[in-house]
Formats: sequence, structure tokens, C-alpha cells
Amino acid sequence: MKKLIEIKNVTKSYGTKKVLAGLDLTVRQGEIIALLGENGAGKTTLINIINGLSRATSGEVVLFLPQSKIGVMLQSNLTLNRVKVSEVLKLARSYYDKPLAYSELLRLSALTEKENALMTELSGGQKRRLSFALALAGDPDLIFLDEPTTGMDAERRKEFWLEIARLQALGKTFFVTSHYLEELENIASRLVLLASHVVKFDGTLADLRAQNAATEISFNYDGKLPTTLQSVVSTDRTGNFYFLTTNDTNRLTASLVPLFDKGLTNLCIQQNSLDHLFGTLVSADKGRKL
Ligand SMILES: Nc1ncnc2c1ncn2[C@@H]1O[C@H](COP(=O)(O)OP(=O)(O)OP(=O)(O)O)[C@@H](O)[C@H]1O
Repeated sequence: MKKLIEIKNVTKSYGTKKVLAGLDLTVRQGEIIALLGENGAGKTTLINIINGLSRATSGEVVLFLPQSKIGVMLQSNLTLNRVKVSEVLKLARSYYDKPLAYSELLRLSALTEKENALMTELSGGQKRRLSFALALAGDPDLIFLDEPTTGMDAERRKEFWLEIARLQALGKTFFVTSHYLEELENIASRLVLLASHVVKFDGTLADLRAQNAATEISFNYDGKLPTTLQSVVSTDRTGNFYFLTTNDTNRLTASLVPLFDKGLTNLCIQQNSLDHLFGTLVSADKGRKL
């Protein structure tokens, strides 16, 4: 697929504070990249550098598309006093030679019923959706979404991600940051984890599962687990709730069978979640630094 951005050896420091140190990344058309990292890892800094809102201390960002074909949905909503939804959408369109049709922008904002409402009258989730539509006003090919679903309820989040999937099918590319990892799990085609100032992981969820532990097994059990359990990668215990990970589900489950007669209940087997894998990677990274 066509290259859209190439980031080469980018570093960024604020005074003596190092945020990015030799970061390399290539973005290709049609990808939905989830940019992951703890608070302060440098996600917004990287997005700002790519968009020319902040300057890298050194290194290079090469764009293979015009800046006007990049849309950005910032982390905070812009709210103008005494301006209606319809007016701000029309204003955003006026900045571009080939904007999306007004009716399409209104549909993307999911505010058809609120077309004549003032921006100040919108709820938090509605403001987020309006910010999304504004980012799409110029019909961009690459869209940055910084914490896009903050304030949206479960149903609105679902609708939002369906819209992203629809736009991806049309060839649009997305770069997303969110602390709601469960919603990125299904949509992201690629995960990029920032930690210790560099890209610590770059690949698919399947790659991440293969490199760590593919499956989570949890259950309730009173007492200590026997040493006969097979293929356990990690064990966590809170009271009588056990949380195990494994790369060989069948072997571990088979070795748990004798515990059914000894009070094991609520056995649950599922694919390792991005939430848990992220935690594993971040703590491994911190462990290495000690
Ligand atoms: N203008 C600035 N001046 C000084 N330090 C800054 C500035 N902007 C960001 N930082 C620092 O750079 C680091 C990275 O911040 P950044 O906002 O990029 O992190 P983030 O990964 O987006 O975090 P979050 O998940 O909380 O949004 C933080 O330690 C932050 O305090």
C-alpha cells in the first residue's frame, strides 16, 4: 500500500526533558493505527510533530500527501459562543477547495436533529462527534483521532467505530489514540506502542498475542494452585480469583480438570485482551529500566 508518512529518527525534548528519542515509523494507506502509551508517553507530542504543530528537536517527517489532505481531531473540543452547528460546519467547509458536501458532514456529525442548536448547547459526546465532522471537512485521506470517544456513551461509541470502519473501506487511513483499549482491539489493523521514548512494539494484535500469551484463563478457587499446572505464562491472584495466561489453552485447561472436584468454579477462557497485553508490555519495559 502507498506510503503516506515516513518518520525518521525523530527526537523531541522539552528543555532537558526527553520525550522522543530516535523514533522511526511508516504509515501506509488504509491502515488504522492505534497509538498506545501511558500518560505522558509522547503520543500527542508525536501527533503534533507530524502535523507541524510542534517542531522535532531532530530527525525528519516526510509527508507523501498534501497537509490539506490530513484531518486532525484534537483531544479537546473547540466550542464557540453563539455559533450554530450548521454555521461551524459551513465555516469549516469554506477553508477547502474540495470539501465534503454539507449534507455528508452533517451526517458524519450525527447531529442532524441538532443542526440549528448552538455549539454551547451540545453534550460532551455530541461535541466530540462535531469535532470529528470538522476534522473531515476537507475530505482528508489521513485522519488523526486523539481520544475521539471521550464522553460518548456505549451506543455512540459503537456507531462511531462503525463509521470509522466504513471510511476505512473507502481507503481512508486513521491514526488513533485512546485509553479505551477494548474499543481499539476490534478496529486497529496495527498497534504502535510508545514507551521509554521509542516505539516498543509495532505489529498486529495477533503478533502481540503470539509474542506474549494468547489466552486468559480465570476462575475462582480457594487455596493455592498445585504445581502440576501446565503451560502457565503468568499468574495473578486477588483473594480466590485467579487470572492465568497461557500459550497452550488445551494443555493448561486439561491440567485444571482435577481442580473441578476441589471447588474450582466460574472457569472463563478468552483471548488475551489488549488491555492486559498493554499492561504486560508496559511493566516489562519498566522492569528492564530498573
Ligand atoms: N509544551 C510542553 N512543554 C514541556 N513539556 C511538555 C509539553 N508538552 C508535553 N510535555 C511533556 O511531554 C511528555 C509527553 O506529553 P504528551 O502530551 O505527548 O503525552 P501523551 O502520551 O499524549 O499523554 P496522555 O496520554 O496523557 O495524553 C509529558 O511528560 C509532558 O509533560
